[in-house]
Amino acid sequence: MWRVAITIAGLDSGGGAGIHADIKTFAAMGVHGATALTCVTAQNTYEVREAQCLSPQLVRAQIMAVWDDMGIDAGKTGMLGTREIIEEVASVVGKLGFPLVVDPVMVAKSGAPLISEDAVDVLKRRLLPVAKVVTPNKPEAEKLTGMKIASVNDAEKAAEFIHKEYGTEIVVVKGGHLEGGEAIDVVYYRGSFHKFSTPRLESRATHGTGCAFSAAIAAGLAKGLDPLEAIKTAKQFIYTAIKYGVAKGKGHWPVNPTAWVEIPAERWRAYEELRAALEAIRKNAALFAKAIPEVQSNLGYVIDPRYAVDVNDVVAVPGRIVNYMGEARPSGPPAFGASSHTARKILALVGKDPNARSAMNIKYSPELVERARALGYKIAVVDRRKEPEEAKKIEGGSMKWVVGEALSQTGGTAPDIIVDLGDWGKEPQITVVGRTPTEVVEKVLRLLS
Ligand SMILES: Cc1ncc(COP(=O)(O)OP(=O)(O)O)c(N)n1
Ligand SMILES: Cc1ncsc1CCOP(=O)(O)O
Repeated sequence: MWRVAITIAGLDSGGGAGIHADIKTFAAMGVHGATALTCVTAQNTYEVREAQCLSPQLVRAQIMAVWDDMGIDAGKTGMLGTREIIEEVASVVGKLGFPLVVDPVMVAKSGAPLISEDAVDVLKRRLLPVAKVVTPNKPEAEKLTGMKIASVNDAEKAAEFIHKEYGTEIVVVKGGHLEGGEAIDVVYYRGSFHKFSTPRLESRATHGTGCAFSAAIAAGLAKGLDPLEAIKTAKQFIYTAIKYGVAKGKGHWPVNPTAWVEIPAERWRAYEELRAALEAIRKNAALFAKAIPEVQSNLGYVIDPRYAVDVNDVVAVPGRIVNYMGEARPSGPPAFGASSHTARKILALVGKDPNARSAMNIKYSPELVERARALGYKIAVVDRRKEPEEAKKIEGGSMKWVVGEALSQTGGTAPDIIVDLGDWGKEPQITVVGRTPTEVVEKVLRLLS
């Protein structure tokens, strides 16, 4: 069943925070996202240039238009701008009664105020009592309580104070601004404290974290999750959104809420692509058998380079592709992390040319190189005997050196084949490179035909 979550928040023209972050989060969490826009900001990753708020009546009208049509399963507030808007939102939410998550946004990361000074008191006295959850960070919790927060213990005291003083059922004091290797969020709920923690990320992509986190809790509540379950999931969600942030802008980069669904989708796509390419090898098994070297072959494919971190993001064949009685055979179905050599080569390639996402090693022969030349393939020839000792000593250094050498011969973009002439104890090989495993298999087929 479709659930509806509404964001009552401002617009960030840079798309990193505000309603953009919220709607991306709702979509990633599988709920239908609706909006009641409060203010428009001319903003980017490093400053807020201008801001203008709508009338409280128009904010109410947006909420009512959604309510009268689809109903609202949960909501969240972000930038509310003025005391009049806060009063109107408190009044309408109080009447409709849907669970509301309040992100008590006061100041943008860039330092600009997002709420007028006289509105903070209205937020405390009018909005917090009708909210189910409030999600202050350290400076916001200090402003709401007048306390100094320097530890998890202080955060607990602040959370309990906010609940007792303003009546919000659940208080989440976020640990992002506290010190320590773990980012610990403290939750006060029904007289008990709960802690949710993730490793602290040293990331530049933090613009919109508060927005996406509160939206993720609202999405969980809209889906009917237990509040603690909704908060725990939101914590994992925001960890992923920060880790795979949008590397764009001169200031704090935007968080990436869609990483939550894009990464699993990418892994599935890569797996399916590889499976199809292995099918093509099976169909031409006798031909491919001629190209299997002593060390055997592997065919790998890395997920979208924006999301690739290590060999576990490269799908390949466990046990490699072998020559079994004159037929090329993948030893088993593809798996992530199944390759070491090919995976490291692909990671080195994609680090220099984002299109070079797939590769397969085949047997070296001068005839195959000649054939590649006749086909007009872009060829790089690497002599491993010239590899400096330092490169050999570094983990993954050899692959980087081979790839660097190869791409220096082809103007920075990947060649169709890298001819590795081998070294003592290292069999010469040809690595066929392409955008997809299907393209690689087609290139090998043309070479062998
Ligand atoms: C329109 C708008 N709404 C909210 C914010 C706050 O975002 P940010 O500065 O990234 O702070 P957190 O949401 O991460 O706490 C904004 N800048 N603009
Ligand atoms: C190219 C190469 N070099 C040594 S083994 C091998 C074949 C593929 O290895 P992996 O299965 O680790 O990708």
